[in-house]
Amino acid sequence: MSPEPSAPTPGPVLEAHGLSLGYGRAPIVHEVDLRVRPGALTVLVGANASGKSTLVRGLARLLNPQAGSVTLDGENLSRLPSREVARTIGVLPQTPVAPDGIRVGDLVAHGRYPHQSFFRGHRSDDDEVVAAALEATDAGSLVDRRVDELSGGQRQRVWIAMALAQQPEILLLDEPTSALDVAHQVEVLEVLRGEVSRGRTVVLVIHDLTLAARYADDLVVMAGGRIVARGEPVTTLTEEVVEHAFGVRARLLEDPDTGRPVVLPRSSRQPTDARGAQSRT
Ligand SMILES: Nc1ncnc2c1ncn2[C@@H]1O[C@H](COP(=O)(O)OP(=O)(O)OP(=O)(O)O)[C@@H](O)[C@H]1O
Repeated sequence: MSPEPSAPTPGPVLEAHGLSLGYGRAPIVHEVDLRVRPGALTVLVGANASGKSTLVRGLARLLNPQAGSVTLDGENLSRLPSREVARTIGVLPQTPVAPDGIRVGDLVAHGRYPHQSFFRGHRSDDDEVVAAALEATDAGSLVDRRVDELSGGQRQRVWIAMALAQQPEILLLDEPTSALDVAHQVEVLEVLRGEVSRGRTVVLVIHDLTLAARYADDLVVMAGGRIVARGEPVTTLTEEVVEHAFGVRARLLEDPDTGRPVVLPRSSRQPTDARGAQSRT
């Protein structure tokens, strides 16, 4: 009898301790404590300018702390060698910039660079990883196209492929589905759940609260540069939290398939009747 497949060993623990971040003197992210659960999918949500991207940049060491620290398995991230950080933490920023004229296959192959060195150059399994990443994001047919000639959604899928090809233990993605049609959004989120089931840790920023609630293991809600709610989506995403974080009233229904919340934002205007007249009730 073949042995039971063993559960993947949990990866390194990424943590923020009293982390404050900003671009000038004034902090944008204030004293955040966050333990990113290894082997889980954490989704960050919050209104525009609530500090999600800034927090992601801090967790990825793209921005130095103004106060507090980020640690990887207890080691201060800012003191770890760059190559080790690049192999462990992959980050896809909100608006990545591709080198002029680069082709899709070459861009995605860039994801393999942290694994290569003077002693370990390009190998055939790098090609396999790149091909698998392109296939997972439905971008295989684009491999010879120039990145700057792609549609917004095609380009976004290619960047996700590059991040996947890096095969980091921790993957941070800032709004990776913002330009995708609904089918590709679901496809990418399923791919990321697949990464998590193989033991990877994924942190994701998205704006669609219903998709966030459906796919997250841990949901983190930000407002004004602080975490205002966190935990399982079912208990974390409440009408009060949505109103506090987004300034909009919403009705939360239960998804009959998953039991997770479905968020229906309410209009800030009075409801109108079928003829378009303002309702008086
Ligand atoms: N490079 C920068 N220099 C100065 N201020 C910045 C910079 N990047 C972001 N900010 C400011 O930091 C604040 C938080 O921005 P951030 O991008 O972290 O928010 P966000 O929650 O990711 O927003 P969105 O949902 O709109 O992407 C905003 O007020 C923004 O203007």
